[in-house]
Amino acid sequence: MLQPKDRILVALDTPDVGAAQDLSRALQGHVGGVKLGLEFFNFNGPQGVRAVTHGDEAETPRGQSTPNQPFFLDLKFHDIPNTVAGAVRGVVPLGPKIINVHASGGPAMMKAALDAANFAAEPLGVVRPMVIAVTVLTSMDEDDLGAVGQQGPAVEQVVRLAELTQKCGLDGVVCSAREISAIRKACGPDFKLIVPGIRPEGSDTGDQKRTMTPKQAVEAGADYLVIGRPITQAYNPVAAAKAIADSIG
Ligand SMILES: O=C(O)c1cc(=O)[nH]c(=O)n1[C@@H]1O[C@H](COP(=O)(O)O)[C@@H](O)[C@H]1O
Repeated sequence: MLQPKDRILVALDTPDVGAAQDLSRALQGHVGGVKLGLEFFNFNGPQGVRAVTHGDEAETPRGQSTPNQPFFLDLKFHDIPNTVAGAVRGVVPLGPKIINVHASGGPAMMKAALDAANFAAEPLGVVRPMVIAVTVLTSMDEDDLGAVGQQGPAVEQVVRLAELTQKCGLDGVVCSAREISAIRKACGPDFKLIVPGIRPEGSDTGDQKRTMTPKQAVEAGADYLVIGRPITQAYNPVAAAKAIADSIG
């Protein structure tokens, strides 16, 4: 059973390696890990990821050390299967706990990502990262889905993509807290649900549209909460993380 704080993954959405390192160090032990995504990776690349997650071992050659901060490498791969497989092989030696693709890339692409993760992890003697798929971005509501040709309630599309993801053998999905109970019904208790769009009571929603509080998300059955700005933009990020952990405890 995870402790409440272990369910929190803090999104370090910044171009600044130093700022990400400082936050990661300050939050160590207070949360379950950090998330490095497209903004951080496109500014700083794999070396930046190592600098944040491996601390002083930033210069360690590829694949030769385990991270001292568990991390979700959120690069949301979405391309043809061969290209996604190559991209996955490239990031597994960094030692992420979780990596992701877009479920809408389809079954062949998702299976290629999973195979590539197994293939890359085996010679390194490491546990392969959890491979999960993004269903419908939490920044989209039904109007946004309609604009890209998806009619009907978001939950229907999310559950359809979650079922497809599970059929492809992946470990779980990214979804909003609003879809958790429907996915649990369709995919069972062991399928991992990683949930962004988390907003403590009274905090700014910003660009997120399908939101819930940390407590609501955990009560609904989330495994991990991905939380960025409510922690990183707080006056005291560690205090904000602790308050969130207390609220779900
Ligand atoms: O894959 C993700 O992590 C993700 C998927 C999704 O549907 N929505 C979503 O917000 N995210 C990520 O979760 C984080 C949420 O950050 P905040 O909105 O600042 O809490 C960002 O880093 C997003 O890239």
